[in-house]
Amino acid sequence: MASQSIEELYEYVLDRKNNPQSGSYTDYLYDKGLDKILKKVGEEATEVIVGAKNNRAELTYETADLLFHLMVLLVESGVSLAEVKAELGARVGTKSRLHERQDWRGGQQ
Ligand SMILES: N=c1c2ncn([C@@H]3O[C@H](COP(=O)(O)OP(=O)(O)OP(=O)(O)O)[C@@H](O)[C@H]3O)c2ncn1[C@@H]1O[C@H](COP(=O)(O)O)[C@@H](O)[C@H]1O
Repeated sequence: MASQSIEELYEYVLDRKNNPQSGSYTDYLYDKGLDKILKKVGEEATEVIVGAKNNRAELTYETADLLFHLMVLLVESGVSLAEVKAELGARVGTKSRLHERQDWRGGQQ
């Protein structure tokens, strides 16, 4: 079964920005602009939540949709995947800040 890494997806979406193709859904999003992309990210995030409540297949499908639209948002906003990975990397091994949360009650609400 074919698979695609997040890096490959980002590069694909970035290439669409730099080399527009007629009939491309990705370019349709860029043409519509940031507000349309943000609307799609919001919709897809909601669909992930609904999918997660339904079944694994729906969660998987909707997560792929959300990741795709997130990559489009990053490219449109000029944020590289390397920057996101650096942010994640900066958190590795850092002490959990759970105890700083106001609403933390030791696992109870
Ligand atoms: N991974 C994706 C991908 N995931 C989701 N989608 C599209 O995201 C859309 C989500 O569906 P929706 O029903 O929510 O949206 P819609 O009704 O089609 O669009 P709207 O009118 O709501 O804007 C679908 O049209 C999907 O095709 C994707 N479109 C493209 N890719 C990748 O990007 C590549 C380039 O695609 P094009 O830009 O279309 O050539 C593809 O080969 C894929 O690898």
